[in-house]
Amino acid sequence: MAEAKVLSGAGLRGQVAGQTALSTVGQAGAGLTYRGYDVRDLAANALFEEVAYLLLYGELPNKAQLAEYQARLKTLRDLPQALKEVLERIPANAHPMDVMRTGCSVLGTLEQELNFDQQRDKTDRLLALFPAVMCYWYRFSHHGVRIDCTSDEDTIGGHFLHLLHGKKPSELHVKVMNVSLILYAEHEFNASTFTARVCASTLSDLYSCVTAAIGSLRGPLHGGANEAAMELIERFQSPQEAVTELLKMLERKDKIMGFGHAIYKESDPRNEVIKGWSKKLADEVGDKVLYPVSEAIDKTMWEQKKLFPNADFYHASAYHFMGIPTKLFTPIFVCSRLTGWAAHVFEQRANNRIIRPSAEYTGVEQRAYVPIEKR
Ligand SMILES: CC(=O)SCCNC(=O)CCNC(=O)[C@H](O)C(C)(C)COP(=O)(O)OP(=O)(O)OC[C@H]1O[C@@H](n2cnc3c(N)ncnc32)[C@H](O)[C@@H]1OP(=O)(O)O
Ligand SMILES: O=C([O-])CC(=O)C(=O)O
Repeated sequence: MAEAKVLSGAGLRGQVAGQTALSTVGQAGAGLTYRGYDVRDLAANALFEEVAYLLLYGELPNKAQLAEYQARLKTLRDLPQALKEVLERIPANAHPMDVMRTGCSVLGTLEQELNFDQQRDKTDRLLALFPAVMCYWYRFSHHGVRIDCTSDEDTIGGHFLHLLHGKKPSELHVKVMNVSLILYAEHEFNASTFTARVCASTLSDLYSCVTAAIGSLRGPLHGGANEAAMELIERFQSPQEAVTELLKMLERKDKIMGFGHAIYKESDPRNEVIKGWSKKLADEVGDKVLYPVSEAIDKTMWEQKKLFPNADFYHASAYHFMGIPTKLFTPIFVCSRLTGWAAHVFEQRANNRIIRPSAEYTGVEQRAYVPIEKR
């Protein structure tokens, strides 16, 4: 069971920076809850669209509401022509998180949020269209193909895989994408969500809040860790090699991406879920290297440092087994976390005061201005 750390020190650790009714992280009883529901229950039983509805609209939908919501999202998937043209100008060597950030920002110029009454509609549009932003750019820049940005897939995860691979995904892969999107959806005052809330607190528009949040998620200490974890595990040919090299890395005090957490102390409740699905996918593809290497790193990190895999570590192998290019791992996180970011923006707007903490000054004492000729 996840246990909260004793929180103190730099990085605003341990300081309550606001209120939320959206999630709890690291509290006794359940490691992670969304509006009171244990994330493990949601991952086992719900559709991501149900979870998005829960976060954005306040309660789980009934059958009719869910069907209506999924049908509505399906109608919002296509990209405006002007956005396609911008995406076509972004080079293949751009970071896909920069593509997402730009895509969000450009959409904000084309379909502006003119007042806060539009916040849910604008969020639904982003939710429906983000997979196409990533896949349209990827397929055009890497394969020279202008893809159709719509599909008949009912779920966002299935739609993403369909656009990426250009064909209907398997049931197993749609299931894993659904679970993954649920696990990544919301996580209290993490860095990217806090970024979104700071931006919202100035009464800025939704696209600015989401664009800013994407920038924060991009870094390897946050969302970028799933890509960094993949780069780590694919370096090794065997569990033995992984352990030998990992020990050297620890000796050098390297950061091992996909391990540790700012709030959880002993485990990240999302890890056991995605680890299980990664194992199923490993069996499906007959993997004899990546999953055993991941497990060897997992075991060694615990033995050596008492550090545990966070949500990102086994996501790396799971995504890889579904044929997803490593560079698209963090953009998938965006497609999911958008729900948490937007729900926090709504919450901030509903009870707002501009977020403006103070700094402890560590500079020189006050002094007289020295004219330039005397310096
Ligand atoms: C979905 C997510 O965003 S989950 C987070 C994804 N990020 C990563 O996986 C990046 C790797 N992990 C890390 O960098 C950190 O664990 C963070 C950023 C997640 C949390 O940072 P903090 O709260 O500052 O970590 P914490 O206070 O627990 O660190 C304690 C000690 O463990 C070390 N440590 C923590 N994580 C790691 C790691 N992954 N590898 C090696 N050492 C680590 C720290 O360097 C620190 O050592 P020190 O006391 O000698 O300086
Ligand atoms: O809460 C954090 O600091 C990071 C994290 O796990 C997340 O955002 O999912």
